[in-house]
Parts: sequence; C-alpha cells; structure tokens
Amino acid sequence: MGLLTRDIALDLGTAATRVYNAHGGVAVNEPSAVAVNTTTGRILAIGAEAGRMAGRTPAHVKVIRPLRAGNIDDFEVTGRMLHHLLLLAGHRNPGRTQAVVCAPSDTTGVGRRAVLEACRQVGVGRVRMLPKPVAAAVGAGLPVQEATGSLIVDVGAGTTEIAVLCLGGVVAARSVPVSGDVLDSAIRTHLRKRHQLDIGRHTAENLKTGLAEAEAEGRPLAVRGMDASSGMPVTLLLETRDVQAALRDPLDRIVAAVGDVLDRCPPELYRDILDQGVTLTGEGARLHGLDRLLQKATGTPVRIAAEPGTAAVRGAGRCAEERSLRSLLETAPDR
Ligand SMILES: Nc1ncnc2c1ncn2[C@@H]1O[C@H](COP(=O)(O)OP(=O)(O)OP(=O)(O)O)[C@@H](O)[C@H]1O
Repeated sequence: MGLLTRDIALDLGTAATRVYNAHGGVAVNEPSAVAVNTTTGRILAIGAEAGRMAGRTPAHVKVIRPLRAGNIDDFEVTGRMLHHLLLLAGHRNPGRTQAVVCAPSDTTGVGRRAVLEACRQVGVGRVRMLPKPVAAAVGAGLPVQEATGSLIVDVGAGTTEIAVLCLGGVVAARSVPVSGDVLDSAIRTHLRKRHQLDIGRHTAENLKTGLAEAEAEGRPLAVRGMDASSGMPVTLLLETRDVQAALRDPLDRIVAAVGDVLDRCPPELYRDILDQGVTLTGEGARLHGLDRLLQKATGTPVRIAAEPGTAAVRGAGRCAEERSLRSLLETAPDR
C-alpha cells in the first residue's frame, strides 16, 4: 500500500512547476511564472496565464520567474505560486499532505531550507527531498535500485543534471548551468551579431523548439525582430543550420560535462552504461539533434524518455506511492 492519497510530489522547476497527486498522476504542469502589478504589488496572474503575458506586458506589469536554476530566487512569490498551484491540484487544505520534492543535486543547505520553508508556509505537513536526477531516472523507468549503472541526463531550463546511478545511490554527478535558457540566450546573441537582429526571449525559444519541424519540412525559420541599429521591425528567413550554429558552443559544454561524469565512473558501471545507453529527460531533451549529438560523443545509444518534462515529478510521485522506493528519499533538514 502507498501512503495516504493526500500525498503529493512537487517539481519546482525554473520553467515549469509540476504537482503529482499520489495515485492520481500529474495534476498540474504550469509555467513557473507570476505576473505582478509593480505599482500596487498585486498579483495579476499565476502559471499558464502569467506565462502567456510574458514579453507582452505594459510598463507597470512584470512577469516574474521566481525560480532560478531550480532554486528559489524570490521566496515570497514562490510561496504565492505554490499556494495557487496546490489549490489547482485540489489541495485546499494541505495540512495533512506529505510532499516529496525534487531538488537539484547540488542544492545547498540554504536552498533546501528555502524549499522546506516554502512548503511549510503553504501548510504542507511533511517534506522529503529527492535529487532531481534520481527522480527523473525513476520516472523514466530506469532500474536505479539494481546493481547496474544507469546514466541520466535531465535537460531543463536552468540546469542540466547528469548522474550515474546504481543500487539506489548517486555514483557520479554534475549539475551544469547550461540548458534551455542558455540556448535561448545563445540564439539571441548570434542573431544580434550575425544579422543585427534583436529578438525577445520567447522568440528565441520558439526558434529553438521549431527546429525539428522546420528541418523535417525542409523549410527555413521565419523570425520577426527589430533591426539593431534602426529599431525598425524586420522579418528574416533563417536556415535551420544558422540557428544550430548558435547552439554549438553551449551544446559542446553539455557534452563535455557528460564525458566528465562518465570519466569519473568506475569501469564496471561504465561498461553497463555502454550497453544500456543514456536516457534523456527534461523538456530540453526534445531539442532537435541532441540525442544524436550525445550518441556520437559517447558511443552509446541515447533514448529520450516518454513525456520527458514530467519524468522527474512522476518519479518523485512513485517514490511517494511505493514503499520499495522510499529508501531513495532524504528527510528534509529541520529548521
Ligand atoms: N521541442 C523542444 N526543443 C528544445 N527545447 C525545448 C523543447 N520543448 C521545450 N524545450 C525547453 O525545455 C526547457 C524546459 O524544460 P523543463 O520544463 O524540463 O525545465 P524545468 O524543470 O522547469 O527546469 P530546471 O530543471 O532547470 O529547473 C525550456 O528551456 C524549453 O525551451
């Protein structure tokens, strides 16, 4: 039997927050975004609605992303967002709720206490932490408790978490601040330098996420921006390889970090990984060509997990539900 059905799993991500209801599945998957009226301090929208407002707000409205690299950056706004998202997930009075919370593997004690405090402030009864790569590996169905090595690469918006897992523990891991947000910035910098075109963060993200479809259809990517010197609106047609060139440097850094984790892996586990390959999770795993790039660099098969963006919260959810997985959980530190 699992725990009480009021148990939840939480993935407080840089781009998206996910809430999983034990024995119910993913109940909420919304952008980690809060729109605030900067004059009155009033919150105008949270989650998907705030996400839609980003990049289109009047001067007195700001869309805040309260998490940075998977850690709480704006404590008060995170608390308001969490309260709202727990309500959406059906937890009007979360007092008896126990939460399993995914945390980046390199989160400090301060970062952990911030998560703990935010959960307590919204009334969550008990909090246990789970390193995000472990959660993602469980969610992707990897045999993390067996005596075999598994390599997971979770590509989010703020961090890429790489870990080799065996017998329920982390054997080698790295968390690098190179992921979706950095790829978007690289596209913006490239377009400014190469085409004198200024574009916003969301336009850059759309170019990145549109790569696979444009390449499959053999067509260029249309982009609207402003001419960097005249400030006039301009539309350009970009070859997909032009956008891919912008991503080369940050992707090389991810590949190098994966190589570093593999180098630190004991030879027996290295052999397991060569056989079983690498599993990619996080929405960033969908980046066109990332699987092929890693396959070429590591010489191992690479697979993208099903529903990669919710792998971590589903894995944390399974740890809340299944007694056999509870040894993976860490008890949160006291205040
Ligand atoms: N098709 C796609 N191609 C490339 N990138 C994508 C695609 N779809 C989503 N992404 C990127 O995935 C990132 C979001 O991933 P995810 O939701 O896993 O992050 P997160 O869990 O919020 O972040 P973190 O784990 O860093 O805190 C964003 O940068 C987004 O642009």
